[in-house]
Parts: sequence; structure tokens; C-alpha cells
Amino acid sequence: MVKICCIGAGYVGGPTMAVIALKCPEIEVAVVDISAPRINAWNSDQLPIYEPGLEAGKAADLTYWESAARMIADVSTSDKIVVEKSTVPVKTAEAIEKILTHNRKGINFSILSNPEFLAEGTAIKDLFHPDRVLIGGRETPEGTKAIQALKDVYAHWVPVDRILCTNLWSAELSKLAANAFLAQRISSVNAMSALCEATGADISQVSHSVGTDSRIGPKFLNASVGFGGSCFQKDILNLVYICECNGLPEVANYWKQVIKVNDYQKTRFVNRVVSSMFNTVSGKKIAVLGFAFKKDTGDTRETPAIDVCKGLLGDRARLSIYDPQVTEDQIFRDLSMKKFDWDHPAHLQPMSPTSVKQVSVTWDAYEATKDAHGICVLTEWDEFKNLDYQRIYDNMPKPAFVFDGRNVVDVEKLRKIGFIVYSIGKPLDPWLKDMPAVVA
Ligand SMILES: NC(=O)C1=CN([C@@H]2O[C@H](COP(=O)(O)OP(=O)(O)OC[C@H]3O[C@@H](n4cnc5c(N)ncnc54)[C@H](O)[C@@H]3O)[C@@H](O)[C@H]2O)C=CC1
Ligand SMILES: O=C(O)[C@H]1O[C@H](OP(=O)(O)OP(=O)(O)OC[C@H]2O[C@@H](n3ccc(=O)[nH]c3=O)[C@H](O)[C@@H]2O)[C@H](O)[C@@H](O)[C@@H]1O
Repeated sequence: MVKICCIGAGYVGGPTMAVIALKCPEIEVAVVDISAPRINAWNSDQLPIYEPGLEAGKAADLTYWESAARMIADVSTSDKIVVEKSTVPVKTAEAIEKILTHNRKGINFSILSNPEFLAEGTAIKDLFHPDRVLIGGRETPEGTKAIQALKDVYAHWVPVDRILCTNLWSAELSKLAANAFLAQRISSVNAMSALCEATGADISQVSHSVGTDSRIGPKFLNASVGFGGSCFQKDILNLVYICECNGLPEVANYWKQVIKVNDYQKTRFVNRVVSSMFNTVSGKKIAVLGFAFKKDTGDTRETPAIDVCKGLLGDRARLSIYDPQVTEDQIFRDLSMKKFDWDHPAHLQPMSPTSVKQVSVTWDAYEATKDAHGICVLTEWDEFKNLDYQRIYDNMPKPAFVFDGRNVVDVEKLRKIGFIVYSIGKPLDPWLKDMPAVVA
């Protein structure tokens, strides 16, 4: 019987193995993780991640694995195909291969790179209908055989013409390149959003006009307060590092700029809030609607909300945060973390004492916005489109401000109610025109 063991039961491991198990009943799927709470959660009705289309069931038995590659070498008693699914620095497959072959006790290991392209919030849909599956392997008879074995797994539900096979390096680099291209589109549109605000153009109209060119395409052109998520920034930094190591500083700087524009966009947003509210938010209550890095997920890794909240707290605002999927505990942890601490599993992080006394977390948008001087929309949750904004307005001191970092609110409707509204890349409210967002 073919058996697949997946190391890591997170946002990728959990959904991916659930889909393989569903689509390939003759394959035994086991998932292991070093986090006991995560294991327990997968085996309960309360899954550790929120993902539409993924429901609680029984996960496989899970064990502790400390050092994945060494452990594989230690425990293997027969030939193995080791599949690198995580996004890794290029040449990691080669390093894993070295560890395995130096400890192999007569066992043959074939290494494959099979990067994952799913996005959170649509993971199950993406896994069922991937644009492509990419498998990289050694160009040797054993490598070809291993590629074919993995191809056979995916062929249970993915059309074979969508399964691309490459060498190891190409597969690893393609993953970084794909994320860099996607993030670059967002930084491009966000850079344009600043220009729209300065000129009176409307970013939604510009994006639509640009995206109807079939060579450009309409997707991933939504202006925002900035991209977040566990991967875009990390993968671009990874790419930058590889460029630098290979003596390509111009290429490195080109990709670095994608991150710089993203940081600029978050700073620009905070400055808009502060400058609009009489140049200070000190002591003022600001409601933050949405904390996850995008809708339909409870994931907060690298969410732009962290930087925006920290920026507002830096000017001594009082924050009242509401997100339908993010816990209070998580928000406090995020706001007290140093950048990049998220890279270590949450269960290994101490909860540091923090300056987040100015923050409260509510489970209701109306509670969060009550008595608030301003509202920042930082995640595009659908429910934020249909809130009773008249009721919200009635419960706020005046002038009442809305700063929409996701272009989800109906600007005209809110202005009619009486709000002063800022929406990324949209023609400015007359109130804001004389208050340019100056980046310090
Ligand atoms: N989150 C996403 O949407 C996507 C993530 N990726 C990549 O997939 C990889 C995993 O990402 P996520 O699933 O989001 O991370 P995650 O943090 O949700 O899951 C990783 C899991 O691995 C466990 N783990 C870590 N070291 C272990 C070890 N030695 N033995 C056993 N378990 C161990 C952790 O406890 C954690 O539960 C990353 O490389 C990421 O770049 C790729 C595509 C999409
Ligand atoms: O390697 C990964 O981890 C994954 O990274 C992204 O997926 P994900 O981070 O889950 O979510 P995206 O939908 O790509 O959104 C990323 C960020 O960009 C923002 N975004 C997205 C699209 C857009 O038009 N504008 C915009 O600001 C989102 O709000 C979010 O903060 C990629 O889309 C996946 O293909 C990839 O597998």
C-alpha cells in the first residue's frame, strides 16, 4: 500500500492531506506535527485553522518529529520519496538530499520539490482545481520514477496537462517567482493608488481599465492597505537573498522595492488617519474592523493590521479591535511581537508583557465602533459591507471618520450619512484634500 506521511499539520499540511486522502482512498495518509495542541485540534470538532469548505473529521495519528530530514533518515527502513512541499530557499532539496544520503543505511531516497500554490481562504477550492501542479526532481532514472509516482497521486483528480515537471531548481525558484510576481502586482496597484489620490483618479476604474488588457488580466489588482500573509514578504526576502548571494544586486533591489512600496502603503495609511484627525489620535478611540491578513481566514501572520495598529498606538490612540475569526489572545500576541517572531511556531513563543494596554478586543462591530472617533477597515470581510452605518454614526462623536483600507464600504452612502470617508486610491473627501499624507 502506498503511504504518505506529511510533516507539519498547518495551513498547508492539513488541507492538502485532507484532499489527498479524500481523492485517493487507496493511499494511507498520516500527518505528524511537533505541536500537541495542533494535533488535538485536528482530531476535534474545532479545527486549528479556519478554511471555508474544510470540516472537522478524524485526522491521522500524529507524533513528535524534531528534525525532519534526520528523523526521516533515522526511521526509514525502505526506499522513500521525500517531497519538499514547503516554500524553501532554492537548493534546500539538495541539502535535504545530502542529509538523507549521508545517513541512509543502504536506503534509497529520491527528493522532489512540489511547491504548493494554494491561497488561504480558498485552500480547498485551490486544491480541488489547481491552475497547475509543479513537480521538480532529479533528471536521473530514479528521479524520473519518483516524479511519475507523485504525478500518479495528483492524476486522481488533476488533469495531466496541468501537472508540470521540471528540474529541482526550477520548481523551487518558480514558487518564489510566482509569489514575487503576485506581490509585485499589488505593490504596483498600491503605488498607483497614491497617485490616484493626488490626481483625483479612481483606483478601481484604473485597475479595471488596466486589467481588461488580456495580457495583464483582471486578477490581483485590488488596491489595499498593503499585502500580508505568511509568505509574500518572506519569499521575496528569500529571493532577494539568493540574488545577493549570486552577485545580482540590481535584481535584488528590484524585488526589494516591492516590499518597500508595501511598507510605504501602510505608513501612508496611518499618516492619513493621523493627519485627518487634526494631526493627532492621542487619547482618541479608533475602531479597527478586521485584523486577519485577508478575509475568510483567521490567520494574522504579517497582516498589515499589525503595522497599522502599532502606528496608531505609537501616536497613543486607544484601539478597539473586532475581527470575526481572530481571537483576543492572538491579537495581543501579534501586537507584542517583534517583526519576524511569527516565523517561530506560536507555541514556542513567550507572551511578552506589552504596551498594549490601550487595546481592547470585542466580538461585535457595533461595540468596537461605539464612542469611536474614527473607524479603520483593515480586512475586507463581507459583513463590513452591510453594517448599519447609520447606527454606527449615531454612536460616534463628530466629526466621525471612516478610513477604508480595503475599499469595501459604499463611500457615497457613508458621506450622505455624515461620515468623513477616506478610501484607498479614491477621490478624496474635501475634508482630506488639504491634509496630504506625509510620510515621515
Ligand atoms: N499558508 C499558505 O497559504 C501557504 C504556505 N506555503 C508554505 O508551506 C509551508 C507551511 O506553511 P503553513 O502551513 O502556512 O505553516 P504552519 O505554521 O501553519 O504549519 C506548519 C506546521 O509544521 C509544524 N512543524 C514545524 N516543524 C516541525 C517538525 N520538525 N516536525 C513536525 N512538525 C513540525 C508546526 O508545528 C506547524 O503546525 C511554508 O513553507 C509556507 O511558505 C505554501 C503555499 C501556501
Ligand atoms: O505561498 C503562499 O503562501 C501563497 O501566498 C499567496 O496566498 P495567500 O497569502 O494565502 O493570500 P493572497 O490571496 O495571495 O493574499 C495575500 C495578500 O495580498 C492582499 N491582496 C491580494 C490581492 C489583491 O488584489 N490585493 C491585495 O492587497 C491580500 O489582502 C493579502 O493580504 C498566493 O496567492 C498563493 O498562490 C501562495 O501559495
